[in-house]
Amino acid sequence: MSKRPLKVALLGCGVVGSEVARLMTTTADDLAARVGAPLELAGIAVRRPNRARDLPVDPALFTTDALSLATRPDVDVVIEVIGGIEPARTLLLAALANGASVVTANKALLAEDGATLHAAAEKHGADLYYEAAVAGAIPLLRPLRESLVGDKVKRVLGIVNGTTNFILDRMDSTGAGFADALDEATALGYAEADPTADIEGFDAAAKAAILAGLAFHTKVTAADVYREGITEVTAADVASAREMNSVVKLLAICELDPVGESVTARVHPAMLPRSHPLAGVREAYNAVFVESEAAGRLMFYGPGAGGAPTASAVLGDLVAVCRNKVNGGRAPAVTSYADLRVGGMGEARTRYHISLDVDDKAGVLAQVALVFADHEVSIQTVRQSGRGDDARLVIATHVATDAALAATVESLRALDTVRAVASVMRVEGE
Ligand SMILES: NC(=O)c1ccc[n+]([C@@H]2O[C@H](COP(=O)([O-])OP(=O)(O)OC[C@H]3O[C@@H](n4cnc5c(N)ncnc54)[C@H](O)[C@@H]3O)[C@@H](O)[C@H]2O)c1
Ligand SMILES: N[C@@H](CCO)C(=O)O
Ligand code: NA
Repeated sequence: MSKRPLKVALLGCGVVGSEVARLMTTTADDLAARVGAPLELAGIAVRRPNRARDLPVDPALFTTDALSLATRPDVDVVIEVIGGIEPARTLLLAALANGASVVTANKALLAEDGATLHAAAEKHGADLYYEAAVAGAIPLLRPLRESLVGDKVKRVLGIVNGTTNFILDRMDSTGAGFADALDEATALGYAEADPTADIEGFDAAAKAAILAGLAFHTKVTAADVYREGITEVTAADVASAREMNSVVKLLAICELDPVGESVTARVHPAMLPRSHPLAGVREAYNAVFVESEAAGRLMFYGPGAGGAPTASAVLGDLVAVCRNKVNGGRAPAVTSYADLRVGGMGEARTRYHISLDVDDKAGVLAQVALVFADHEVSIQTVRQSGRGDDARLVIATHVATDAALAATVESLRALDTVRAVASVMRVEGE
């Protein structure tokens, strides 16, 4: 192999970065053969260079000066696995301005300001790849960016957060409440010390923004994504889903409206029938359905997190951008040419499952049914359980806009005969 080595700067050496450094070193010969040139670690930016690390790399590579490393004239590729908005954005924009290609796992940054990074990559003729940012090891962004680019994607529906899927799976299989299931996720190392980004849905919302942007060729940021986490999901909600032969999952849903003029992106807990393939996604696994016009339904499944799986996605991107360096040229630009309107949650079309504690007397059902009719929400099934003070109506609706369904719930709350709205859960899947 006569090609000059390609120099790679690694920014961050935590859970993902240390696996990237390890694999780059231990699989160097294979990577070189696949790229067509050897890859050389130019440096590793860390916060504490003298920390003991069990890694097969030269300790002289560690530096605290991430900016100097990212902009070194001999660096061909910068891998960013620090996370967060700053200093990651400044470092990557500086690297791109220097002509270096970028590989990042940073969903938060891509979802907040991906357009600026893509524009910088375009301007400076560099590559920007981020397969690890969504659903870890699962090849999902490259299929959307490349394999499905000739098709028309209509919907992306999936479980893109492992921590919350683990918690909901435990609640379903053991009957545990949210707090106990979170404790177990923390003890097993799935949940981080501060689990807010996962349990409040921020992590999944960032991923939904990235997926919607690629699927619909439209700029979608995290702020455009409706977000509800799982902290309000109770053991009773999960039990009531179980009674309906359903499970509760935290879903990310990105949809094109039926006439193809606008898109919505949302993250919230929803009931799914147990027969749905996503219902069988257990523990901390991720899975995503992509529905497109010509291909139909595709499902992507696998480990969505963890050092080694995420490093697999990073290395796949690394080989891709290095091949482009060796062969000349770059990946086709990611553009937002379609520029579709991004609608709010009220426009999203979904179904509700509503449990009401009601007075058990004549005319109540008619009164409740009238509220649904007033909002043009069609009822699919109604079931009454209990009597007297324990009377409960369990209502499943047909599809309607979230605005109409939410307004229905508000009107139900206002009825004298409705003592409490015991639970409201969206329903997805056929
Ligand atoms: N861990 C996963 O399973 C996973 C999966 C997919 C994507 N990601 C993404 O990968 C990225 C890294 O995640 P992680 O789990 O490895 O996090 P981590 O916290 O383990 O590692 C980040 C490292 O960056 C270091 N760092 C912070 N500021 C720095 C700076 N200015 N210069 C140099 N180093 C700095 C920290 O000291 C830390 O060691 C994040 O964007 C995350 O969202 C992680
Ligand atoms: N915290 C994330 C890591 C992967 O992005 C999860 O639980 O899925
Ligand atoms: Na991925």
